[in-house]
Amino acid sequence: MILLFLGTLLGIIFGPALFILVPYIRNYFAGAVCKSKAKLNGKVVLITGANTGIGKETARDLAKRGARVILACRDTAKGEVAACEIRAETGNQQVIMKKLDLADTKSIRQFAENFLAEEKELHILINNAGVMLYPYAKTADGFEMHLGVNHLGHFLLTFLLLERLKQSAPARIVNVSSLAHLMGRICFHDLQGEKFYQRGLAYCQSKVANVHFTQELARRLQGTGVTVNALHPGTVQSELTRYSSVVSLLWKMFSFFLKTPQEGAQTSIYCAVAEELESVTGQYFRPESLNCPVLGFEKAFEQLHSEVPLCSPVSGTTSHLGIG
Ligand SMILES: NC(=O)c1ccc[n+]([C@@H]2O[C@H](COP(=O)([O-])OP(=O)(O)OC[C@H]3O[C@@H](n4cnc5c(N)ncnc54)[C@H](O)[C@@H]3O)[C@@H](O)[C@H]2O)c1
Repeated sequence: MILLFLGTLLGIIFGPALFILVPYIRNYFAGAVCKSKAKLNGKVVLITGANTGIGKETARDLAKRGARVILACRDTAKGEVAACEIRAETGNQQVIMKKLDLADTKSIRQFAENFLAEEKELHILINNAGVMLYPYAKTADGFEMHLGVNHLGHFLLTFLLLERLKQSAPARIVNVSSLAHLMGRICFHDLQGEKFYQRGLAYCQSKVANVHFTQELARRLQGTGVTVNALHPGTVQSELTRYSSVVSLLWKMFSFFLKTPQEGAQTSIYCAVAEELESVTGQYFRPESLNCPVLGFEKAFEQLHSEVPLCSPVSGTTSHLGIG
């Protein structure tokens, strides 16, 4: 009886306060917002995996800024729906969908050939597409799916479009990675996961590869006017968890604490357009989460490059892989 009374009393006192605080708590998880007002008229942008999630919201934002935006999508029907929606909303008729399957190097080569024939410039390449927690499978060319799509597919695409980026300089390459790379390492003894396969680790390995690729490419592109940066978008409500019903359920249960795709796109947008990043290259960004409108913390993006230890596994998780 006393407990019930106390519970009711606490509810009456703190209930309204919680209700008032909800938008502020939500805002805390939303993270940083790209404040750049940069216009992209006359610029050509290519975004992979742009029919859903972070890629679609990035495309929407860059289309609003006036860019010609090419949505490179595996599923052409869904891609066309996304392109139509963005054209209608932004009034930008230069939003175009093209077929690209990163799990098939023939598709990547065909895409690049068409792109180079049709587009004379490329100013921003956003390597965004990705798969996570994929049951063991190989791409058309026999690569483990996470490594094949998340890393090797983008590696080949970038390589094929590199000269066009250099000709269009200043140009930017933005690689959407993940902080999951902190739990991964490149497993050279079993790169394809044939001896041991764990979906989570395969995803982490592909994201480590994204970061290494970014750093080495930045080094090789010094002086060309083409920059390349990697990023972690935050934890975002999206279809990324589609291959695991358990993680999908958890994602739904905790969706209040996750960024919306629009919030999750902010770091990609920032890396693509922010004026202060014009000559910044080889860096790794993530959205700052300490972001409280009540206390007025500045919303910003952190550069993590110097703090990110590459290839350092969480202790114990990769010992079975036999790598010292
Ligand atoms: N959602 C998160 O919490 C989160 C966290 C860290 C990093 N990321 C990264 O953000 C990126 C975007 O993910 P998202 O959350 O928007 O997920 P999403 O599933 O909504 O989007 C991924 C996109 O990639 C496309 N794709 C998958 N396989 C492809 C293939 N073979 N060829 C071409 N396109 C393909 C999908 O069709 C989809 O459009 C991914 O690289 C992901 O690893 C997401």
